[in-house]
Amino acid sequence: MLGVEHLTVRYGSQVALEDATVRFEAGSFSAIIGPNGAGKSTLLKTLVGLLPDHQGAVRLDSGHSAQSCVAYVPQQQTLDWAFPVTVWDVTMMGRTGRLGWLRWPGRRDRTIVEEALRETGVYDLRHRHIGALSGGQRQRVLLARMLARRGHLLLLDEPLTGVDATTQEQLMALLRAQADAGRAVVMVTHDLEQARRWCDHLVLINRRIVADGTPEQVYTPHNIEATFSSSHLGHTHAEA
Ligand SMILES: Nc1ncnc2c1ncn2[C@@H]1O[C@H](COP(=O)(O)OP(=O)(O)OP(=O)(O)O)[C@@H](O)[C@H]1O
Repeated sequence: MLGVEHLTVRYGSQVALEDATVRFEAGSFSAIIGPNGAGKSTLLKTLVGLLPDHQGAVRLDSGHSAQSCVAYVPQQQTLDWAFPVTVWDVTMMGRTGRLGWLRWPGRRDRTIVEEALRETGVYDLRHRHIGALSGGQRQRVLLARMLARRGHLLLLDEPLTGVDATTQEQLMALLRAQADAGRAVVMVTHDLEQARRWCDHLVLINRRIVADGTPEQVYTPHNIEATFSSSHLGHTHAEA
């Protein structure tokens, strides 16, 4: 449904991803796992269309443009939380981003936003300024905005960061339910254990795809070693 073929991404002379081929299916909850600097965010951003300058192909089989069907949750710390808007406003951006500038949100948009806020447990905080939220509450708001988009493809960059154990469970259950409802859910995470418990598809990466399959296929000592051992962090520069 969504994937990349022979994808190579460079930042200047630095190779962030090399010859990566991977597919993400509808109805599947996938985790992209790897050490810092492994190219996980780079892969996600390429799928969203944020890094147009790459080699290889990005495939989207659903017949829609990425703009209309992808809901992307960036890393929390990359956003400006001092921006003077409320929880409701941010969640509504999941709708207006889709409607464009020329349409005001209608009743249906307000209903969808309300549902998303309730589903993520932040409805009672809807009038609060986003700067006055805790880390876990911010993550919930980003998920609410994602749900409000009603996309078929949900891509999340480290949604578990800064979130307490109970909230992590709720977020994982929510994402699992989205996959079970037929969406393709793809999450970047450092949390191997959560990924093994909730996801049906794991991708281990360290600049290259190290392993790709079900948790049973992928979660082996050999693969974990190959992904996280420092020797694989060599050769980070393009050959001349
Ligand atoms: N805008 C950029 N300019 C230059 N280099 C970059 C840029 N973004 C990422 N890189 C480099 O590309 C490589 C992959 O980065 P990426 O952010 O994809 O890794 P990651 O697996 O998401 O890491 P982390 O777990 O630390 O978030 C790293 O070596 C990083 O330093």
